[in-house]
Amino acid sequence: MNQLASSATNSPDTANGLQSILSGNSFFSAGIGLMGFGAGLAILRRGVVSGAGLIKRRMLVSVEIPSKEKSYNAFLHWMGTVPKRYSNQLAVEARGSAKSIFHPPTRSSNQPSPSSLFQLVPGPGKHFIKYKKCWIQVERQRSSRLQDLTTGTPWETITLTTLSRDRGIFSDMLLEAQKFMHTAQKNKTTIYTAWATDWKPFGSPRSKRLLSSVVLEKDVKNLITEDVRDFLGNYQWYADRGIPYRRGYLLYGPPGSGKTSFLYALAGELDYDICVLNLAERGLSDDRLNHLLSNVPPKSIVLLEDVDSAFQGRDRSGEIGFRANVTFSGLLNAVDGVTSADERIIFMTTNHPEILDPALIRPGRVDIKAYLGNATPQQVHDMFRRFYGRDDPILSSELSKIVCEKNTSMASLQGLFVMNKTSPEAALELAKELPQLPKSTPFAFNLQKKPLSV
Ligand SMILES: Nc1ncnc2c1ncn2[C@@H]1O[C@H](COP(=O)(O)OP(=O)(O)OP(=O)(O)O)[C@@H](O)[C@H]1O
Repeated sequence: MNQLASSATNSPDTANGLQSILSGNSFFSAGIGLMGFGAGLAILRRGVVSGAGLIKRRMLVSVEIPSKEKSYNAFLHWMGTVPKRYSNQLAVEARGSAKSIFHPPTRSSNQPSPSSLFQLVPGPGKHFIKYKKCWIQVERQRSSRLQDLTTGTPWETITLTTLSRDRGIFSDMLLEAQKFMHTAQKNKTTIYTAWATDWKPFGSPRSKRLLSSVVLEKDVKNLITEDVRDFLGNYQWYADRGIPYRRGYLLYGPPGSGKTSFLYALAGELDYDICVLNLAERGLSDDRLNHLLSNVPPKSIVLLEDVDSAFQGRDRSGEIGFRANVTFSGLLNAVDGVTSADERIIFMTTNHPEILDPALIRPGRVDIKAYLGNATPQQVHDMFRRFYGRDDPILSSELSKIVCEKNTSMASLQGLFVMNKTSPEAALELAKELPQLPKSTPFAFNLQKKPLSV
């Protein structure tokens, strides 16, 4: 190639000849023209693209909401309710999924209508919504490669884009989505369980349980409820005195005495959710435990159920701790150590208070210990009235005599009434066949006898 080019430029006759050939060749000049036109287009296109990019950067603003954000679900469902929404990709969310938390199936209809089984939410792709006179592009993207290991669902991102001047609209939208979620969950209690180092809702939020539906000895229920209310109302008091803003409770007693039911009802009463943590869960390490207890969702109570089971039947191997993944010192530190988070309520339950290490239930970790025992005459009368809607002093007295002598649990008493919904007389007859259980009494923490001890 170089050789040809150098010889052609050595003599003037050759150059003129070349020029006459080229100018006379229409194909060649058309080709040159096309090349010039193409180059011009390419330059123009590049100019338009970079110009558009500049305009986009200057005039448009975007915000991303990844699916691991707690507000992701709320926003997705709230978007489904925005009247001015233009989508042609919709996704169906099955009611049972943790996401469909806004329209629970209608209980009244025997055959729930299709809409009560599924929820239509904007699917992956681009959507446009008009909110407070602003147009927003909403793009829901689903990762084809990355998955949420805890749920197996692909990671997703919602990107909101609008004009720069309307950037304030994003916070309004997210605030409204949060309110929407809160309203939808108003009469619900969300149960969170631990997923890796995060808390995830377990199923759909459940209907609240009325505190009055858990029949306890008056002083126990009132004292704990008032103590929790007092704690929640005195954040500043703790802060002014530099006291860690944490409160711990231990509910103990025989199986079926209402420990879990009471906590569930109390959470509903306070409009709180519950984070359930099983200390015996395989794979639970000190770090994970500490992270979980330091990152409890707002307005949630932590429940450490059967706290004795975590260390039951395992000998303590010195400071290395128990053979479980969670060491004892790791538990103590997570509950009330220097790295332990503030603003947290922990309830522990156990059927075996006698095997709990005193260090775990000392004040500061457990501030109130409450005994929930087997049925007492008062509880039998109260539960009788709740189930049969009336008082019958004679019948309930005879029933409580039998039930209390047999040390029957409240769970069994409930079962007795459920099996004899319309006939307390039949319940009385059936009560005679209840098994005789061992007597249960409050445990003498620090040698104190009363059911509540601090
Ligand atoms: N005091 C109570 N008042 C009303 N219902 C009760 C009471 N105690 C138990 N029940 C009923 O018995 C069942 C079991 O109650 P719950 O799970 O709260 O007992 P528990 O003390 O947590 O038992 P466990 O120690 O075995 O976990 C529930 O259906 C609950 O409604």
